[in-house]
Amino acid sequence: MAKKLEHIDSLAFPILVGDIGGTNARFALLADAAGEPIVFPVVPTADYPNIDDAIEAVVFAHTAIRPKTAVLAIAGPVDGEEIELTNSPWVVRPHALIADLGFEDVLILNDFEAQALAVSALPESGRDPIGGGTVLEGASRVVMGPGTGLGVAGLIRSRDRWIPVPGEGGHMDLGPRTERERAIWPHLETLEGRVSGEQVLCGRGLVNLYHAIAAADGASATLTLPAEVSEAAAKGADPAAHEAVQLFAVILARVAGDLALVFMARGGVYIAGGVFGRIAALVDPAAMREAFEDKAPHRELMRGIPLFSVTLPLAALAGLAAFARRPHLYALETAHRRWSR
Ligand SMILES: Nc1ncnc2c1ncn2[C@@H]1O[C@H](COP(=O)(O)OP(=O)(O)OP(=O)(O)O)[C@@H](O)[C@H]1O
Repeated sequence: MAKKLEHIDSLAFPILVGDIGGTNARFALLADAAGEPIVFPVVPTADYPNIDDAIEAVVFAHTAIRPKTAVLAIAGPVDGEEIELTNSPWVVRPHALIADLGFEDVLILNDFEAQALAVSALPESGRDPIGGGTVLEGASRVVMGPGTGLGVAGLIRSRDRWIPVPGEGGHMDLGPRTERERAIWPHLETLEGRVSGEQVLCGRGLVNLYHAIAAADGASATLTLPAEVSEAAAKGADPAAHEAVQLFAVILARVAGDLALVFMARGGVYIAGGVFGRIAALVDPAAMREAFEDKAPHRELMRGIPLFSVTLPLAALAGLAAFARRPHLYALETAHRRWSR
């Protein structure tokens, strides 16, 4: 069946926005078009049997406002009438949200699409530049998020509208670039023989890199969790952990540069996700910038493109709110993921 690209001009207020990850759920309520969002405390998904219970306990128990519309971003493929989360037992049933919780309109997006929406509306105070470059307003952008996995989304700008492109860019092949990396690469754990972006650029990938560095040097490696690697690097006690964190940042910036070329992202590349924010203070921004710009024959082009670390807390929720308030600024496919009463 052909998919149709439905254009949404407006959504009915009040609107509930939700960013539902495998680990945490975050909700906010937009009472009307102008007011500040009411943001509710972040809750672990494991604390509630399902999303319906969480909405009742976290939102409805604390406000008399009953939302007409729900815009929810889900960490998992949006497929069918029962949407399962990748790392949680929650199942989102839009028909049940309409029948039991009183919603009239339910729109379900992918969690990385929400990150892309966030980048469309990110204030300057919500981002830290890594080196130079200038945002070209009206140009496309890219967001990448090393977290549990590696999410990548483009944000194309066309005819005054934003078009989020949530692909599977985290699974592109990754190759070594220097002598040192050529020595480390054979020791990386592969997926069916491949070193993809996600084998290195996520929490688990940081540990993979640390083990490969230690193996390349014939050293022992005892750490098993991403936080242990970044903590050891911060203490300066473990050379393999230190190198793993530095190399992680350099490879991240190199891939960010590749993505900037793919999307001609003169609006910037934005690094989100839970891992980079935790290692940002340990890494060398000049080395990242060099890796980002090292794209002969396009060094000159790259010099002008900014690279940012997203620092705004709850950025995805802010992105969903920006979309919910002004959906006419976005071309978002809604076929098979919008339900109405
Ligand atoms: N101090 C740390 N240093 C490095 N990595 C860390 C640290 N603490 C947590 N991590 C890693 O960050 C990853 C989680 O990232 P993130 O917070 O982006 O989660 P997520 O994938 O968005 O999940 P959710 O949305 O369900 O909360 C995990 O792999 C975790 O091990």
